[in-house]
Order: sequence, then C-alpha cells, then structure tokens
Amino acid sequence: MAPLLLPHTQSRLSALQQRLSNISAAAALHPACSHARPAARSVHSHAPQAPHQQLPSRRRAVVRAVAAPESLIEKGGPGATYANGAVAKVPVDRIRNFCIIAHIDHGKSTLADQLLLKTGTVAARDMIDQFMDSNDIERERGITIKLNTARMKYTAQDGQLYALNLIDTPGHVDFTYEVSRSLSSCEGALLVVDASQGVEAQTLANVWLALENDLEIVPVLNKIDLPGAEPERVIREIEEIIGLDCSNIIRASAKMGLGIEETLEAVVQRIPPPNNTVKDPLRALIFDSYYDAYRGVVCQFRVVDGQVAKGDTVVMMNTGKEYTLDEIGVLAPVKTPVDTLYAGEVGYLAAQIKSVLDARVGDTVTLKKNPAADALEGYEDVQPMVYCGLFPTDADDYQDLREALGKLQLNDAALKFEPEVNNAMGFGFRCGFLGLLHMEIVQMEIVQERLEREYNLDLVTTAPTVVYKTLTNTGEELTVNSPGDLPEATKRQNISEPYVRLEMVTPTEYVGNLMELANNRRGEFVEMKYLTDSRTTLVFNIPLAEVVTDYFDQLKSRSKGYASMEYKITGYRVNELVLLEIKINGEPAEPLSVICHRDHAYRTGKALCAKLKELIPRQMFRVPIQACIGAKVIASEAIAPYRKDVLAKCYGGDISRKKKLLQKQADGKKRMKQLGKVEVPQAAFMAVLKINQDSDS
Ligand SMILES: Nc1nc2c(ncn2[C@@H]2O[C@H](COP(=O)(O)OP(=O)(O)OP(=O)(O)O)[C@@H](O)[C@H]2O)c(=O)[nH]1
Repeated sequence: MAPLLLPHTQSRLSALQQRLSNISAAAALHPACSHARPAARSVHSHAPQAPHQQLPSRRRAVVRAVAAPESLIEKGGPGATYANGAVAKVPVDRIRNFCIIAHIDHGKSTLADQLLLKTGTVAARDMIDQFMDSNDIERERGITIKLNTARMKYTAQDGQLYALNLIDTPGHVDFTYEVSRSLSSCEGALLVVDASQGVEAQTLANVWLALENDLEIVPVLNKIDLPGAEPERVIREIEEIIGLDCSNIIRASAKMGLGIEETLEAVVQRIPPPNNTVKDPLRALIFDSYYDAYRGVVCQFRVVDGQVAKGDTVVMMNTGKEYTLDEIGVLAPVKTPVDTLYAGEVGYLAAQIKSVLDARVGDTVTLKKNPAADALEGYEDVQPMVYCGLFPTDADDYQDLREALGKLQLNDAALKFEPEVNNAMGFGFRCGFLGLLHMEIVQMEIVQERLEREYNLDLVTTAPTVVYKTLTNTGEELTVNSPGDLPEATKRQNISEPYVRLEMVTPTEYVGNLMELANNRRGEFVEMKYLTDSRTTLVFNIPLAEVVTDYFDQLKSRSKGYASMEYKITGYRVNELVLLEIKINGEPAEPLSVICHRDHAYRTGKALCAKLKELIPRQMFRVPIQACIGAKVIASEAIAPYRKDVLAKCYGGDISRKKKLLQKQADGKKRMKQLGKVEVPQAAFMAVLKINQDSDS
C-alpha cells in the first residue's frame, strides 16, 4: 500500500538545520548514533484524527534567546554566589524545596516564570516566554512535558537570604509517576487554581499525590484578572472539596505579575525547610533525567541524606550501575557547576551516562565508598500501556527511523520500540507509550513532529491499541501489543484487557451526558459524589481501550468543555473479546484490524467498513472491504471503480460493437484487480478512532 505522504514545511526544515549543529557532539558520545539533539525529553504521537482540538494550541512568542552562555558563569564552592546571582549555599533551614501543582492550563508555568523574574534569577531581557517550558515543542504547544528545576535566591521580608528550589511538574495524567517523584523531592507545593475554572480533576489528583507525600500545600488563586473570574466560588470549592484553609489564600495573576511577592513570602514562611541529615550515607533521588548532547545523561536529583561531590563514584541502587561524577551543580536556571551538594539541596549530575535507561527517574544514587543500606522508597519501572505502529513511507528510511527512535529512547526511558513487519505496511516499528491522554495529546504528536523535524522522515502511524493479555491452550500467558500478535481463536483460552478507574469532574448539569458516554463505552458505574452544589464527580471502572481513542474529545464536547477527567490503571480483566480482521481487496489488512468486545463487533465492523469506504480513494478496479471474525464475514462494503466511458465515441447504432467495447474494458479491469494495490491514506489507519465517536452521537 502506498500511504499518503505527510507534508513538510519550510519551518521544519530550518529547525532541522539548526539541530544539525549538535550532530558531531552526540556522535562522539554515543557510538550508535551519528546525529544528536539537544537535551529534552519527549515523545509523542501523530495524534489521531482530531488531537489538535485537545491541545492548548496557542503559541508563545519567543522574546529572546536564553540567558548567558555557561562559560561566563563563575565556578563557586560552598558559600559562593554565582555570577548569575544564584546562591550556592545557605544553611539548611534557609532552603525551601517546592513545586507547583495545578490542572492543565491553570497557569503554573506562567507563575514559575514570574517567580524567576521577581527573584532576578532570569533577567526580563533574557526571558523566553515560558522559561520553564524549556523545549521547543512544549513552548509551541503550551504544555509542560518535562520537569525543570530552578534555584532562586530571595531576600525575604525578615531580611534573610533564602535559596528556593522550584521544581516545575508536568500537568498530564500519564506523567503521574514523574509528578509523584518530583513531589517527593519537595517539602511543599503551591497549588495553583484558575479563578475562572475552579477545582478540576487533575487539581484533585495532584493534591492527593501531594498529601501522600506529606507536603505543605499553599493555595494560589490565579487569573484573578480575568473578567470571568469567580474568586469567592473557587475559594469555597477549594475549602469544601479539598479541605484546605483558604483564609490567607494568595490572589494572583501570573500574567499581570500580581501576587508574586506574596507567593514568595508564603514559600519562605509556610513551607518547612528540609531535614538536616548531612551526616548520613548519601541517598539522592533522581526525579528527572534527560540526554544532553555534550554531557551524556543529565540527572536532576534531590540529596535526601548525606552529601555528594564532584569526582565521587556513585552507584544507582536500582540498576546497580556505577559512575564517576564528571560534574555536579545547580540549575540557576542554567547549569552552574558546584563542588559539593548537601542534604536538602537539589541539583544535577553528569557522568557520561549513555542512556536514560541507566539512570531512571525514581532511582536512588548512593556513594560506592559508603553506600546507604536501603534505597529510597517508591521506585517504579514504568511500562508502556499503549502501542502503535510507526512505518516509514519510503522503505529506504527504515534505518533512519531506527536511529531516530534509538535517540529518542536515550532520552525517554518510557518509550519502547521493537521492529515490526507486515505485508501491508512493510518494515517499521511497534512503539509503546505510557498512557492514553498523554499518548494522544503529547506523545504521538511529538514523536511524529520531532522525527520529521529532525530527521526529515515521512511516517505512517497506525491506530493505538492497548496491551492485551491472552491465555493460550498450553497455559502460557502472552502479552499482545498488536492485534496481529493474537494467537488463533482455537489456540487461546481467553483474552483480558486493562481497566482503569476513571474519575470525571463536571458541572452537575452534564452528569447525564457523561453517564451515557461512559455506559456506551462499557463503563461500570462505581459512584457519584457531589463536590459542591454545582459540581459532581463521577467514578467508573472502564476498559482502557475505550478511553484510549477519543474519550477526552467526547467528554469535552458533551460538557461544553467544562468537565475534566483523570484515570488510574487498576488491572486486567477477562472479557468476551474477539479479533476483528479487516480485509481490503481480499487481503488481510493487519494494521486496520482491531480487538474489540464481541457485543460491539458487528457495530464496529460495519462502521469501520463504512469509514474505510469513505477514506480510501477510488481505484481503477472495484475494492471490496470486509470485516471478519475468523472465517465469518460480519460486514462488507465495496468501493466502486472509476469507470471510463468507453462508449463515448460510439454514436448510436450497433449493439454488438458496444458489447465488445464493454467486454474489453471488463477484461482489462480484471487484470488490474490482480496486479493492482490499494492506496490507503494515513487517515484510514486512524479510522477505528472515529467509530466510537460516530456511534456515540
Ligand atoms: N488572564 C490570565 N491568563 C493567564 C494567567 N496565568 C496564565 N495565563 C494564561 O493561561 C494559559 C496557560 O498558562 P500556563 O502557564 O501554560 O499553564 P500550565 O498550567 O503551565 O499549563 P501546562 O503546562 O499545559 O500544564 C496561558 O495562555 C497563559 O498566558 C493569569 O494570571 N491571567
């Protein structure tokens, strides 16, 4: 099949050229790679049919290129003040480690920028709008993907100098693990709530995470400048739903720079300092790591106990790998090397680590010469829950794609990929992502965009599927990342699928709409809680596969954009699932096949055939499209061929002459049917995502 080419823009080409400057450095570091890219973590996906509707699509202006070159920054030991103004060391009781938590778009990055400006950490003239959203795609999309820390110095109203370590957290649901890790590096959190929106699903989820980590929560009511702001209602919501005392809530407008000083004072006065455990053996928690073209993997970490110095040999307690530290330092917010970091401090380390797989988020760093007895708690090896196929449109690009994915993986431990071959698509890769919304909104988008930007590849992405499990007749449990991997029906006992606990927060008037949506998607009602007199939480157990497609779009459209959602994977459950195979022109089209519930198979098959008929262009021959379960065809459609009017020049007269011409045409078409290949456009691979939408409405 010849899939549709994806367009390239001039801007993408120039972005590619810019990045070529990094090539040689990375090649030197990582022999497997001949190109490199700047530090940034990333992933994403060609989003399904309408991902842009889900994205905050605004673009941010780049005001000016970032701060001073690092070569200009003085090195300093304990007690020194760096050239850019960051404090190297203050007593531990004058350190504050905090993060900002919020629902998407409530303004945490904007607030972070204001804190950097107010403390003089970044000068206004050097400020790129959204400094904390440091990678290109984050800035363009206006979403936070990776974590960033910034060390600020602040002279409080008590006249003392404080070191404030701010850790920005991603707002997306699939990054829960990273949010949780960054929270555990802090003693407190600023809870930002949009004064016009109020408490949303992720506000709650983040608050519960913060409470689990025993953090002091300081509420900040943001966007009070908006004409639609309802501060009193939102304060009531925070008090009633979350149970926080809002008597001294900070009223802020990060955009207008209001309430910033009060926020800094609250950080100093209300968030406790770290414990002083500098005499214990080193335990440092990695809460972010990313690949840097010049230093190898750079880990951001919090020294929980003890101290660590440049040149020390450290051990990653979960992977057992050993490294000698080339550089340690603080992010102020540019990397500023120091000699030693002590308990309570937050910084970065670089040790020529080749891949983020060797320095995973959540791992504990200790010293080889005086190791800690136990690692810090809570390390998780995050597993992808959603897979899709990535295929180059030109088979010659296969190696480039492999290289590009390899490089993305250097930087993103959660991205998994393995080679995949199928007769329809040729050679490509099956890629695994962390989760749903994340995959739809961020991951596939970024993968597609970044791969194209940096490597000039044209790709076709197949529809995402969740990871199923199947029990074979021999009692073996197999993991199924792709419908094509499913053993034949006679060779398996059952298929199980992942379930999530889905929480939707909505204005009460949309409860009916959202109940209907969840019921249509095989959701099982768990409970309904009235948060306030106008807002309600609905909880459902629902198969992940039902949420992976366009659930978020539907939730938004059925609630006029007011509802929000949050989910958590709860486990696997055996269901009546079947493999719905799609055949085009009599040939199985594996990338279009889906695993679905038996009760929905007929509807899905019919809708899928109809959708494909719409999307696949007409050929010179008739193209049958069939949906089958095993040998049984449960739905079919056919695309009518183009038909040349061979009788056009035959005016009037002889019927046998006309018949002869039509017969000749029919014979020619028969030949084409055998030889011809059907061209399937990219949109067709995403057709399955469209189906639920149509059947919901
Ligand atoms: N009117 C107004 N707009 C604001 C304010 N703070 C932030 N915004 C706007 O709200 C939008 C979202 O702000 P961000 O800072 O990106 O929000 P975020 O919470 O970091 O979003 P994610 O990174 O996607 O999680 C941007 O368009 C900001 O300009 C404010 O105080 N007033």
